[in-house]
Amino acid sequence: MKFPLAFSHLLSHHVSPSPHLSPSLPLPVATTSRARPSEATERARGGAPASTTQQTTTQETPASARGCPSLALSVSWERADMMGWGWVALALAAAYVAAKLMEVLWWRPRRVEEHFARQGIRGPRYRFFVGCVREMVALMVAASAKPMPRPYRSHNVLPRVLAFYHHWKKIYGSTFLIWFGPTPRLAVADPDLIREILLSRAHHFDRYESHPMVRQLEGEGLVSLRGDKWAHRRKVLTPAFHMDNLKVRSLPCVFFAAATTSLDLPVVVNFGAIYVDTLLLGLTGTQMQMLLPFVGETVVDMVGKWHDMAAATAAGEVEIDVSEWFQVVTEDAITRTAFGRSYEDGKAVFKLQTQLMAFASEAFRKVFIPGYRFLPTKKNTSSWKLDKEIRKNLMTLIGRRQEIADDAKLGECAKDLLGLMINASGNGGKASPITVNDIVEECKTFFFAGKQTTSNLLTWTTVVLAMHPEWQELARQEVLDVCGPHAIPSREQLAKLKTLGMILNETLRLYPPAVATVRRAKTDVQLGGCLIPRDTELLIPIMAVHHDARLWGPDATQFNPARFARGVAQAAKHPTAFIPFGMGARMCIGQNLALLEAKLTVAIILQRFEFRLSPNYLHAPTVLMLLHPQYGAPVIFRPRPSDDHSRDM
Ligand code: HEM
Repeated sequence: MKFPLAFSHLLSHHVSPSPHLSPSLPLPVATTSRARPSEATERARGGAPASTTQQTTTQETPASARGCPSLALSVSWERADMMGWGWVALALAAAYVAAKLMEVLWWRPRRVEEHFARQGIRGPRYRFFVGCVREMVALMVAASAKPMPRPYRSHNVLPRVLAFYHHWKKIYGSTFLIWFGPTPRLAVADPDLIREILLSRAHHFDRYESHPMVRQLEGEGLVSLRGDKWAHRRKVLTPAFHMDNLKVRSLPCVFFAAATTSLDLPVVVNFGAIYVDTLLLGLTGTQMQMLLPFVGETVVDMVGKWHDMAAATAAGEVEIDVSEWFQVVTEDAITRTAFGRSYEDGKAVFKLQTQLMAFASEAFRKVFIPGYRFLPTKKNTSSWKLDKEIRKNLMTLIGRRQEIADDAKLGECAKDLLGLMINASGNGGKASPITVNDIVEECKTFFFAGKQTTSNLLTWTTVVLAMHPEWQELARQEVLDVCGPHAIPSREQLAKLKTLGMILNETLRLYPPAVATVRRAKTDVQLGGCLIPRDTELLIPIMAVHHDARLWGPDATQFNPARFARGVAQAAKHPTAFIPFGMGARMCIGQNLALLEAKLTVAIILQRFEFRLSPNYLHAPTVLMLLHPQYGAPVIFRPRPSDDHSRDM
């Protein structure tokens, strides 16, 4: 390797040869081009040419020490030569990285694009590095700029909520390819294909790994686990929701409970639909029964406050942002499910968790900088402190639970989520032992999944009933007939509230809290006759399926609970058209709890209030992880004339 003298001089001074460098250099170091300056050096010394770099280096010091300029120069050459190889290696490494990057960021996406195009699947063009994220964000931002037009009778909210899907579907059809950066994502809204992804060929697909910011919010619990760890955890936690007690007699072909033989896992497989009343009839577990009066009391307490607030106004009515208030109810219910008898301690843990989530969701709204969450900024330090405190509280709680291990009350404790996890940590087996860290993460998961989703369902149900007073009145009459004007409805009474069940289903159809879900192909896999390359993500736009006129008829965007009158199986033209809780093995574990809470809460409100939308309400459903009202949900509540004892209940 020849360098101009000046350059080699620079090299020898600025990049000192590392002792670690030589052994890692490739063998051709002693090549002819390298030998020349070494030979010259050796000849000047009257010795034999050095054969290895190591030898050259050891001879270097005495020559330099003698102060001979020609020898010093040759040593400089030697160093420069060695460094030259270093630079070559670096250049090769850089070229390799660049080639790899080009492969990942350009050639592979182009090949995948062509692969799908050959199979008739197209989509917006891939753009270097960003994919089609820029267009996607622009479409979403434009759509969310203005609320839905008044009067609010239509529920054609898909173009606003999933603007990019709506836009590209018109151009490319219901199955098309989009790019999240260099990751291909296939949008699939065909119910037959969805059934393949979530049910019949589910073993070829994984839950995709969420963004680190989202994971911070939702926790590294059941939602994000995979493989054996997920299977074990799901098996451990299922009894808290009493899925095994689910009675499904009244809807043949809609549900069946199957035990997956390989995992010995009780899994409820949904063949397409959920019928609220069927689920509620099945809620025979003690955990759920214990929950009912408790949630009822929380709701009565909440509406009692609304009652007092209304009584204090001249108009005798009060404006409430239901999206905020409903979180109190859902938080209480999930705290009771998770912590049971240790409810008060659990509340303290969840309070800390709320603060932690506030930090995380604030960060989520900002531009994501990889690794930023590890920097000791003020907010990060506060988050770490909160996290530490949560862990400490949970450790204390676990310790106390272990102390009462022999107590008769343990049987009851063991049925809540915490008890189930503590028990499993003792005998979970080597493969998936449950650690304190797992418990902390699982608490995060259940708190997040259990609180926001159900409060969103409650919010949208109240909003649509405020928009459709005729259905509000029908539901109220049913509640009054079945439960009377004051009593907290019992489980048996709730099961008889058919109209309310239909209303909840119709709300879940039009406003599913989880608007989409994503899977990732674990291997190259055939799907509906099309070959999907490994690592392709599959986007299932739940809301788009729910709004599809081909599945639901020309009134697909209208609020018409009557379509569920003969059960879900008859409501749509395809059994997989209704999937608000997902489908298959990874179907929502908390759906019983969610539906129980929703039915109970709405029934109690209907008993006591008439309500309408506030003039301040702007209909603007939008997605930030879940479907929520962009400008809140102010609703005006007027106590019903007969509601004079609501505080006593
Ligand atoms: C209206 C309320 C709710 C809706 C619409 C909803 C929706 C969903 C959906 C669509 C999935 C499946 C996601 C997928 O397949 O990728 C899911 C999973 C899950 N949900 Fe819910 N959910 C609700 C309430 C709850 C509640 C109350 C809890 C907890 C108490 C909960 C806990 C979970 C968990 C842990 C999973 C992951 C299950 C697994 O992967 O094994 N959800 N939910």
